[in-house]
Amino acid sequence: MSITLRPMVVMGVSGSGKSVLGAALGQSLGIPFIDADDLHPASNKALMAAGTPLTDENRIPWLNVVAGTIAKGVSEGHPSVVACSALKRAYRDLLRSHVPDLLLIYIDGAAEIIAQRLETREHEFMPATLLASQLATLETPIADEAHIRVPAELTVEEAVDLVRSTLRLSAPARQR
Ligand SMILES: Nc1ncnc2c1ncn2[C@@H]1O[C@H](COP(=O)(O)OP(=O)(O)OP(=O)(O)O)[C@@H](O)[C@H]1O
Ligand SMILES: O=C(O)[C@H](O)[C@@H](O)[C@H](O)[C@H](O)CO
Repeated sequence: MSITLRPMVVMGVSGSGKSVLGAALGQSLGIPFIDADDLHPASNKALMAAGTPLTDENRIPWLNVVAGTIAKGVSEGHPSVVACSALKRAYRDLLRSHVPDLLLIYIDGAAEIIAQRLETREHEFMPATLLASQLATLETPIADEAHIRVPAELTVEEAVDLVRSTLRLSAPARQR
């Protein structure tokens, strides 16, 4: 029996673990993983690399590309899991206007954990100094937004299991 999955966006601030969890979920669920970082125009990447937070004006065209990419997959019968900050409610409303069935996977973590992660990683364009503005911009999803909250302190494997069990999917067999 094949199960139809909803398209998903793994959201949260920079360094919360969206790319890592998104890729792991894609693999576990057998659906494509897309990193919305790869869809930013060069101008947005240059702003972030220079330590300048993006504005709504910078983000809206990018979010439209992200939404279009998810919607195209859905229309072709391929729901995907997309790592995308989607920090504000208005940004998620924009995504849902293209993809009404969207399920959010929200990685929720204390600033200290995320700052620690940012210190130890390398990134193509995102400096750790932008964490403060990311946290200030974040509007956490509320009850009327279909979402699963994942505590950032979980291991990736625990986070995948949490999503799978919330979706009532049995745990995949793991190699020991
Ligand atoms: N569950 C986890 N436990 C421990 N470390 C993690 C976990 N998830 C991610 N990390 C590590 O934290 C760092 C940030 O992860 P990741 O790049 O996935 O975050 P991100 O939210 O996609 O960031 P950005 O939006 O800036 O690209 C990486 O070094 C990653 O290996
Ligand atoms: O909305 C934003 O400010 C951006 O999407 C950032 O969150 C980055 O793209 C990402 O975090 C870096 O990888």
